[in-house]
Amino acid sequence: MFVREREREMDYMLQWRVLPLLTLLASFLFLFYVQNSSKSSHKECSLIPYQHYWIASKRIVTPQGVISGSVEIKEGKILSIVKEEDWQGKSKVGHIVDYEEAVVMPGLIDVHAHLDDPGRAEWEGFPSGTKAAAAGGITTLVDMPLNSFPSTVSQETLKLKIKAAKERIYVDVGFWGGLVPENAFNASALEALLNAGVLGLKSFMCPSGINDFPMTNASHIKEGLSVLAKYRRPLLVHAEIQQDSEIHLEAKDGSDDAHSYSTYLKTRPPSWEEAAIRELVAVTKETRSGGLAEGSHLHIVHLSDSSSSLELIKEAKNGGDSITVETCPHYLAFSAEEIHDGDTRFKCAPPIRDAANKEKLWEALLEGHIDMLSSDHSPTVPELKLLDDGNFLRAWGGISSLQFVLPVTWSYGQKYGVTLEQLALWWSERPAKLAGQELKGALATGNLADIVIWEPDVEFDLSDAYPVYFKHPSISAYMGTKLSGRVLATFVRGNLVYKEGKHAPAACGVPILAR
Ligand SMILES: NC(=O)NC(NC(N)=O)C(=O)[O-]
Ligand SMILES: [Zn+2]
Ligand SMILES: [Zn+2]
Repeated sequence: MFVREREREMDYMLQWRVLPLLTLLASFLFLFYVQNSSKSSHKECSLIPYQHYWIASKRIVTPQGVISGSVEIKEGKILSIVKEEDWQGKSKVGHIVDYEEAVVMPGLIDVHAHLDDPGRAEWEGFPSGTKAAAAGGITTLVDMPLNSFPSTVSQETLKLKIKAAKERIYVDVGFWGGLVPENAFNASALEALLNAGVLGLKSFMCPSGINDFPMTNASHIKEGLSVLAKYRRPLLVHAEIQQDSEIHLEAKDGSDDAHSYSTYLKTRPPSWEEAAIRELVAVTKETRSGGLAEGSHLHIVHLSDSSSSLELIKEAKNGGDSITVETCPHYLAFSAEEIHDGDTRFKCAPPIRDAANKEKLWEALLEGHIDMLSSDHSPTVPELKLLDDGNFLRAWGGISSLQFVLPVTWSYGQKYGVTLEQLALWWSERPAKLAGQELKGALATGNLADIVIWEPDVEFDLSDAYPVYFKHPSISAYMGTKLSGRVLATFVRGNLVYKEGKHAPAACGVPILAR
């Protein structure tokens, strides 16, 4: 009897006294482990150790104008922005990083970059591409669904992208999904891709040069827009339709010299862009209020033709269509007249056109008809750029520019009186809106602390000695030029990810998925 009672007592002790104590101890140990492991990984994410700090400068670019003052950052977000005149008497908790005369601007958002990972990481890759972005002041980029392998055209292939990006990205990265004939008429496949988190879709109206990314026609695009309407996400389109014009045939024929830039230029006349945009603006009427695709949005990527194509876009906008357009720094910096024969670094599609076209592109940008800028960083391996051979018709089309878009826009924009506010609008605010990133794109209280610090007046030569982080500097059309505007520091979600030639040890950018 006595023994049984003792056993029962022991059981009781074990059950109600020792076990809870053990559980409590285990929880403490677990918490200690989690806290410490996240602490040490945080250290690796940022080149400064502070969680709560201030960035001070005489030139902070806010949506209300350029101010002198300080931006308060706490746990990755902007807690407050204080003007210098209101600074006195304010209790300053946390460390102050004073950048003096350097410009503090929202980090750039590049909505058009090809990082080619997984599958063609020898062309670029997430680590090299995002290190270049960080060094150039880009805090978020949206990766194109093609040039990687496989192309991002399904829920499964998006998963491969996310896996490839894991712990390998130095800035935040979102993903566009591909609209291709295979999924365009399959609403449930498109919905699965959208549910998996792509920020929108992208399609081509001409051959993309990538086998598993075939082109779409206006019917595919219409279908895509009707699905996107429900999600209120955009469709981005490469707007060129092949016209079998005489000039085109002549060039293909071999009667012209494939090494001369003018031959290449003739193979893709402005009429290709115009034909595509004419079809697109017929479809975007449905994006108006009350239309079948109301809620969806069409975005034309890398516009080069500043004549008829642009007129069509202006008309569509005036009519109330939900449509925007981007151009790229290379169309604003270079003109056909300056491109030497055989210099295939300048080959891209649509092509860089003549100087008069360039002037009109600037005009359209300054007047607000072109909404934003993107890099269209589309590299390959030097062998496919055919730098030695110089055959424009066979070389890979695409410009490598990711790290330089800020100084390029600034340097070439000087002549047109480009302001810091305009840079923030074209490179941050409007791209954030296109990509559905409400907490990015502006220095405002409550937003994520994605910030670039740069010195507009500091010039540098892009010589071979210059530290370039994207994989193949030799194929970049900007090498050998002099630029103005040096990036000093880049913050992503409050982490100092880049500072004067040095990156944070760990890749702590996050994949951005729409929900
Ligand atoms: N497959 C590509 O990356 N093409 C790209 N090529 C360019 N722009 O020359 C593009 O964006 O169209
Ligand atoms: Zn394109
Ligand atoms: Zn592209």
